[in-house]
Amino acid sequence: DLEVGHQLEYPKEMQNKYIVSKTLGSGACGEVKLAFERDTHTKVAIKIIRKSKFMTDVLPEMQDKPFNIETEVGILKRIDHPCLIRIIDFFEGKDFYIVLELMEGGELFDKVQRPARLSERTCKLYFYQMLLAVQYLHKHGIIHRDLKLENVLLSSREENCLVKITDFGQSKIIGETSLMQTLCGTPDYLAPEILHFAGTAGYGRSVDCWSLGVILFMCLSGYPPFSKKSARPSLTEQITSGNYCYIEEVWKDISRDAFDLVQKFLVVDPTKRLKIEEALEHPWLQDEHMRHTFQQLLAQTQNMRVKPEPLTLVPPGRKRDYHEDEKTGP
Ligand SMILES: C/C(=N\O)c1ccc(O)cc1O
Repeated sequence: DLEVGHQLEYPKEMQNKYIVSKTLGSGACGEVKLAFERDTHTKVAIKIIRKSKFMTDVLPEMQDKPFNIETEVGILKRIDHPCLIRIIDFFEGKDFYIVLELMEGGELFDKVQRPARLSERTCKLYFYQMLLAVQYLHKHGIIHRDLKLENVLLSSREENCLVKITDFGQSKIIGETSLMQTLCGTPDYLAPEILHFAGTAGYGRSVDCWSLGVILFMCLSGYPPFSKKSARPSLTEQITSGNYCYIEEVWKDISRDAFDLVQKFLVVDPTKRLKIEEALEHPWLQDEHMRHTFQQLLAQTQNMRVKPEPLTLVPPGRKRDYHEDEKTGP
């Protein structure tokens, strides 16, 4: 069947290293499979990016934005942070296969679906980690550009767990722009529109801050700030006017500090929107207990070094079990 079909189509070198199992999730470009590394039996996640399903095939207007696997894999190979997903392997065959660390808790998206709601304490623990992850990205000139609940993964089914951001398929690396070079020289002959444009350039990072505001709103309230459910105003009008849906019944149980932080992210003018560094200094996140919990979770993962197998010495005189000889087999 389809499963077997795909099994046979995985690259040989990937099949030699991993046993691919069930589907964990699926998105626009393919799905994520659970897999087991043959040698160590560790569980991994394999993200399959179907070549055939690139938007360029189905959406002609995507022709000028071909999917850039190099960006996603290139960024994954460069980043190193406990709150960002780690790449383990990469294979190219009929499709692209990115082997990533497995996050047993799955997507944050599934924890925020009504009627399920996260406690404010848990929202704070998760959001603090998202801020640290995005602070790291922005410091390294990377804008994620697709931050959403589906791209925030939980390391375990425990409520107190590590959170990691994934999916860098839409990310952008901010390089030295020609505008920056232009502005280094004297503007004697520079047209005014270039200087006007310079006033708004470089706000790419702020798009991630808006998305974080939407994520925090949904984690705290359980519903989206902007939605197409209400016909008027339209979804785009709600967003461009910053007109989020405020349900008193829901927000009355949530602290002022939490809602204040949401409001400072959901600011339409990117120059006035809260930045990551400012958010990390916001009163809601000056919570020593929460930060201590995060440090403890981090320490646990660093202590989970692979412990060497205890030596099983066979006491003298005892018959060796039949299978032990196999270990010394060819
Ligand atoms: C992409 C990914 N890990 O890297 C993943 C995606 C979905 C899921 O349920 C579990 C996972 O580990």
